[in-house]
Amino acid sequence: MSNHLLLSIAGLTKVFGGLVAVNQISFDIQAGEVVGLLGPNGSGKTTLMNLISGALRPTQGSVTLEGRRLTGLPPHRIAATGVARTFQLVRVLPSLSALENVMVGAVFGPDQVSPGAARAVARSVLERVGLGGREHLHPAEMTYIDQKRIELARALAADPRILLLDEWLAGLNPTELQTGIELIRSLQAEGRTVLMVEHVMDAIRSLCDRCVVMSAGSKLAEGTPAEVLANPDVIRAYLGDDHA
Ligand SMILES: Nc1ncnc2c1ncn2[C@@H]1O[C@H](COP(=O)(O)OP(=O)(O)OP(=O)(O)O)[C@@H](O)[C@H]1O
Repeated sequence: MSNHLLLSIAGLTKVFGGLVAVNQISFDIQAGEVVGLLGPNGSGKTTLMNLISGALRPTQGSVTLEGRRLTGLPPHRIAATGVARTFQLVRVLPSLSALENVMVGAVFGPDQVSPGAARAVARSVLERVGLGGREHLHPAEMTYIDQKRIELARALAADPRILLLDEWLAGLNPTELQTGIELIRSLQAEGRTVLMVEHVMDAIRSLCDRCVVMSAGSKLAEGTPAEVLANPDVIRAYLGDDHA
């Protein structure tokens, strides 16, 4: 992992009506780090991902990628600066083949690419995520993990500076989960920078260099997986007072 500040989140806040869904969150991500974003249901993790990707505008605070302020840019401009994401519920286009779905990602990346180049990139990332030879299939003909692979491939096709994974491992059976963890680990080994919302403890322990834990919109803890998972405040937030 290099010592190069990639993403900086400063005082990020999102208010929905009377609810402070994200409250003054600040943390940095270094290039090559895999950072876990943890917290109980409703603690603001997806809202924070939406603020980074530009799907939502913050009420206050900023997101900076390599010194460039992303806050206020529309989502397609943020994508073009190198932020790619997958969604909690898989969002693939059912009428398109796996290859066509992934070509969409290549077209929205930082580089202007021709359809031919987008096709070549899409083939290569589909191979990379384990879908080589199946690029002509449509999502409905594929298993759930393979649909998730399409989404990951679409994000990778843009060759992002940072990859946002929102519960990419959720809903997989135990065998698929091991495959999924290995796949993310291989991205980590390539030097990819990842911010992942995750509930699967095995994945957090084995993949994350560092974790940020949210509770009721605020940052509750930050540290290595071992540190945060042993933190009484974190245990209390997940399980209630009786367990801390
Ligand atoms: N568009 C919205 N309008 C109003 N309230 C919202 C909106 N989006 C999220 N919220 C609220 O903000 C809070 C944080 O929600 P968020 O989905 O970010 O939590 P989360 O940590 O991702 O939860 P989960 O683990 O269940 O996905 C919740 O109380 C939620 O109901």
